[in-house]
Amino acid sequence: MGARRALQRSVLHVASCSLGGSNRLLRQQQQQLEAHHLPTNLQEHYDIILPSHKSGIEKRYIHLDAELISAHPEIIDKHLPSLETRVDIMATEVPKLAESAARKAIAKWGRLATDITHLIFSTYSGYHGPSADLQLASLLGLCPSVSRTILSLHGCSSGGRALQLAKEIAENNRGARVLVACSELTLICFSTPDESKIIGHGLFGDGAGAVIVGADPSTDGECPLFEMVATSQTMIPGTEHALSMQATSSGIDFHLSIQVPTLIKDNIHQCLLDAFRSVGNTDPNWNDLFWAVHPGGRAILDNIEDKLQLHPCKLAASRQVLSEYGNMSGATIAFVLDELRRRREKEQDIQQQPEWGVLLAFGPGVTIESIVLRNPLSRGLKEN
Ligand SMILES: CC(C)(COP(=O)(O)OP(=O)(O)OC[C@H]1O[C@@H](n2cnc3c(N)ncnc32)[C@H](O)[C@@H]1OP(=O)(O)O)[C@@H](O)C(=O)NCCC(=O)NCCSC(=O)CC(=O)O
Repeated sequence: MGARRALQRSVLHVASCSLGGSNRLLRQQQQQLEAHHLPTNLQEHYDIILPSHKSGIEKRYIHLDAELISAHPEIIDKHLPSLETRVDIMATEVPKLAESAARKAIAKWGRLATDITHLIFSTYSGYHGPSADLQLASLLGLCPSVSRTILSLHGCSSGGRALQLAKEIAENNRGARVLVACSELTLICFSTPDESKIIGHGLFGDGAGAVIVGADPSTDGECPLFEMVATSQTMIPGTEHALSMQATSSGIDFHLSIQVPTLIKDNIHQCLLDAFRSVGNTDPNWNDLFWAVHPGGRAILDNIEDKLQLHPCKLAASRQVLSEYGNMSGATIAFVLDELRRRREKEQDIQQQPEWGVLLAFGPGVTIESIVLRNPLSRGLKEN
């Protein structure tokens, strides 16, 4: 009983996070597509309808290239079935992209891949069994006894959901080290320009992120980056229609309602108050926190900033990730955590770093995942 209580009391540490973006720039892809005289002109279309000064997105990376389209022209022909082709390609590429992120996270963590006890894999892009979690475990050489879970169709909130589950596992299994891997490839839903979908196609990019989560860091070099102190998931009632995905013969079709930024704006304050009340803080000053917000779109970040009266620097990490990679759905939050880590390392004065922070991710439901975070360095200073 004593040991059980000690485990439940332990704080949780995000021990390392990393990324492995796919490496083809959308703009370069566009040139290749044009060179192949394929009936698409994506970048030009985006530049008119969603220019970078409006979207906040300068670059995105996609796996799709002209060679792939030459081999599978059905991908850009809405009148031909292409779901099977896409699912086949994803079966290999989703775990491969996750592998590149996971290898970097494991290297930064500093322990052996075989020390990983649990794996949570999240993707909206994989529809194949044995699923991507099993393949990733094989690619990384994880122990055959690694305990695997795959999450699907949580959309952009899946990174937050996976971290929350990892926290539960780590706190309830002594010595557990949970690898969280999110890998997203837009090829599963890619289509040629279409006015009704242009906002979504202008936002999303490919990428993978990986984080290692454990409780009670060992003394052999583990360096916790963030503590996850409390977690919550909130669904905004009556908003099921706002974000949705559906399998069709020509890939996964998605719908983004124009109301999403407003729905988040109207609900975020209460959601945050509830999250901080759960850790005994009934009157948080939002500008005293550090912020890891899923950059679902520029308007979402603007609305949060406006509603909570945040200083512009507070969402700078989220805006930078949006600018450099676009919205990589569930994988994006690992990039934001990594960017916060990088910014924190540049900050000379640890005393100036906020001790408390918050992670927010949004997905279908509309669901808001929130995690109250703590900076282990600032906490250590206070305790010493
Ligand atoms: C796309 C934007 C950057 C565009 O910003 P702008 O400053 O240009 O101005 P704006 O918002 O007025 O939009 C410009 C034009 O696009 C239209 N428009 C905007 N959002 C739309 C949508 N979802 N569907 C269809 N049309 C849309 C507007 O009506 C307007 O049309 P007109 O010019 O005719 O008046 C922004 O609206 C934005 O960030 N929206 C949030 C995107 C979003 O929902 N992200 C969540 C992704 S999903 C996610 O992260 C979770 C998940 O997947 O689960």
